[in-house]
Amino acid sequence: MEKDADGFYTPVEGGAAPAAGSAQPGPNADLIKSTFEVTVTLADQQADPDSPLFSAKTFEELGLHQDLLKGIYDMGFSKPSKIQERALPLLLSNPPTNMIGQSQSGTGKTAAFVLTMLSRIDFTKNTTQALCLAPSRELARQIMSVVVSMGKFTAVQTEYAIKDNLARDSGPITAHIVVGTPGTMTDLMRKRIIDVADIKVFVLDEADNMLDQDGLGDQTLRVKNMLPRDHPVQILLFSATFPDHVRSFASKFAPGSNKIELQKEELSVAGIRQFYMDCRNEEHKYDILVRLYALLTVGQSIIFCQHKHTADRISARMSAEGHKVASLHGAKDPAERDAIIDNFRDGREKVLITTNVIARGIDILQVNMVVNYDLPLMYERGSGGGGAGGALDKPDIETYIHRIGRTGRFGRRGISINFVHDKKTWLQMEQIEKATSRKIMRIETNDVDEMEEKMKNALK
Ligand SMILES: Nc1ncnc2c1ncn2[C@@H]1O[C@H](COP(=O)(O)OP(=O)(O)OP(=O)(O)O)[C@@H](O)[C@H]1O
Repeated sequence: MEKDADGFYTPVEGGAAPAAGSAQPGPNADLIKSTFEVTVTLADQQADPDSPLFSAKTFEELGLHQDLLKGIYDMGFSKPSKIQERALPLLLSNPPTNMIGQSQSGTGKTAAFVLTMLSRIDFTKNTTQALCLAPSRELARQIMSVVVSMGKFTAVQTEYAIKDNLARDSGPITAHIVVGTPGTMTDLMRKRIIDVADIKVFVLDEADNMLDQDGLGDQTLRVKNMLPRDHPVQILLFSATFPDHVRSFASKFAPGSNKIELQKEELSVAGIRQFYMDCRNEEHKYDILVRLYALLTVGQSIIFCQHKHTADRISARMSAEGHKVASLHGAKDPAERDAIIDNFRDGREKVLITTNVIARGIDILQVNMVVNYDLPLMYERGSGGGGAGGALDKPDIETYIHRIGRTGRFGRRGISINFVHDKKTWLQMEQIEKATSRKIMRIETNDVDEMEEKMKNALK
């Protein structure tokens, strides 16, 4: 095997073993472009065929196993969403074909890849057959809950590859599906606690983030390079965003993929109404947030800050002033992180102040408001994102799209509010508006009634 410039191992010429992930492009490789237009059936004439939730098909027509259909209906799903309808026939066809699947936040990508993993497991074998990686432990835990619910009527065995989950002396993992974060997954594979021999499916959720060379790219590649090479592994990459700089890398990572792509102007969900508030300075941002508190707690809200210390500072200050808020970021220990997100998920906490750690994937339907206390910024290459230094003046459009996508899930209404407090942040917001082709409306900061009225109307 030789490693190329991008770090991929490729078989040397004449080598007998196919590379991991060399699932051949099936006859369907270009089908998706030609089947993009769905037919509107009589019963759905009221439905908007362009909606990412609209589907002309039923789950039965997608060729899923009876036990999985039971799981799906048990979860309360009645019809596939557009990404599920379009992706599943391609994902389930044989020979298995890689997939790069893009659709807007909250449109049901998880079910598409979870159903694929579950469909490909041979339940007569107690071996690991599918791996799924996500960028945060919170998202890995959420994906696992979908695996468990959808697989409720199957014999699926599952295990986590997240920090502090396994005892040091735990034996080999024999679970069919392992879901985790790349660092721990690498560790378990290196120590041969996970036996890779029977792995057939490898999924990256939030794939653009997982492949980004400035983020988790190296670790993800390490996992991929440990996959078996004596049989094809179906590689599935899913995200709401695939910026240009990772697209070609993604195509190489998942060669011969079927591709489902969004146009640039379709990236964010139309049901999320976007606002901004003019603040005078940093201190004024805090005052406005406190004034918003009554509205923040009508449903549930997530407040995004650039730094962990800002999240901690705001939450400590608000708590001291009698408001009930929680803060969550990567510097907290794993058990505490689990307790905080579980409390928020169950509605025991209404306001979560956080960093980009939960900007992606987290699905909590009651969240109806997202506040960008600080706008998301790009980081210098090599600074690793999230650190204290290295932030550039450029907004991070992808992170913005994911952050606001924590509300407005699966056709629900939601609102997002950006705090802008100087020329720089104003210009950054303008760039976001342009890049996402969505209008961001002003809310008067001094008029609480107008603020309340606009927000209530947006959520109607
Ligand atoms: N066919 C369906 N019918 C009803 N609800 C569904 C269906 N598919 C998914 N959902 C629900 O929609 C919500 C969003 O799904 P999911 O979290 O998979 O979105 P996503 O596309 O992965 O979003 P993101 O890009 O933010 O990760 C979940 O609560 C899920 O249970």
